[in-house]
Amino acid sequence: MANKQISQMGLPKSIANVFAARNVFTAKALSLMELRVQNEHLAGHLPTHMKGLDEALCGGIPFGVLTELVGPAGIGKTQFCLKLSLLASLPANYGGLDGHVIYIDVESKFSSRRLIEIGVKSFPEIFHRKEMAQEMAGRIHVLRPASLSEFTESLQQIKVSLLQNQVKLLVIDSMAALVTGEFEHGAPRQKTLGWHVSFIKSLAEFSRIPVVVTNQVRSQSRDETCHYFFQVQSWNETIEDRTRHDSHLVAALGINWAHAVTIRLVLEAKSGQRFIKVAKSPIAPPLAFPFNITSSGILLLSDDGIELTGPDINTIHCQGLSLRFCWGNLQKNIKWMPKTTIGHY
Ligand SMILES: Nc1ncnc2c1ncn2[C@@H]1O[C@H](COP(=O)(O)OP(=O)(O)OP(=O)(O)O)[C@@H](O)[C@H]1O
Repeated sequence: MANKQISQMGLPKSIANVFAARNVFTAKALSLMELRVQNEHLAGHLPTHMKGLDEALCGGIPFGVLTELVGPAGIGKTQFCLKLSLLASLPANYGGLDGHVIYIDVESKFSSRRLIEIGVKSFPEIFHRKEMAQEMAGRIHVLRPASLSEFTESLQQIKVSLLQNQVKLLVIDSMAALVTGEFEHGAPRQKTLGWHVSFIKSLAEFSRIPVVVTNQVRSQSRDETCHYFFQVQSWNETIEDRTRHDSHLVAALGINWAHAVTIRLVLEAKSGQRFIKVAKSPIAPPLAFPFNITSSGILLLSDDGIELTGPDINTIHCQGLSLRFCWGNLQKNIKWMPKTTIGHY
């Protein structure tokens, strides 16, 4: 029964296509995939200290896989990364990982002053002592590669440091900025990044730490037939000015990258309100959380996620890349497909 074909299980075609896209064709392969997903999530998490989001992600940013933060300029991706860096470096009794962080700061956006501000406001008991604040900040190692080749070199060096330095988090802010300017057209850019995508994924897997990568959005090119982002309908004033002409944005970096990412959180603004959307996850339903950025850093305005409904999901057009759509539906369908049934095949 283990070799029973997925295509013979009577699943809706859209669900069967999700499995096919992952080379899962038999019941046995499906069970193995389930096991792998469970193991990934047993390996540990870095809590974001945003309760609703942590609950949706079953504990926070998972170890051993890539988590992507996607969104337009100024939405708060770097602020999110700063908060995660702080949390990874905090002592364990404050909910941190008590570790070091490697922060690849491609656009020189990292600010230790801002990091300490977030720390002082969120954890005054630790950060009111200057030496503690310095120690925390000193655990975050910032690298600033000036080109794609420098970035390649940094990645190779990181592999060694990951084993030596008790590194508990790797941040790359931003991946898209590395290739912007070096390659103008999507095709060479995606091809060139193929090696980096696999390498970063393998870094996450072998070191079993969370790897967080930011990605920007770009205008959809005319000849593009395949995209996986959402339509931007309205923006708050600050962001509106920058994106007025980009009514239809897609996440940069292309298909290889999209498939390599396990968790995708989309940060966007609608009607003046910022939201974090769980856009891709093997376990979390498609939820959106309103958030704000204050002197204490990024904070959820509500821990109750808003369930994403039809129109949002319908804007995802390409079957092979429509992961949020497919996983959302997959979860709904797994509910009516008894687990024991999967086991019996
Ligand atoms: N001290 C602060 N207090 C309140 N809000 C702040 C503070 N510092 C930054 N912000 C908010 O963070 C926003 C910038 O966020 P961030 O730099 O994370 O954007 P981003 O998504 O990384 O953009 P880019 O793609 O350009 O790097 C500002 O627009 C502001 O709203």
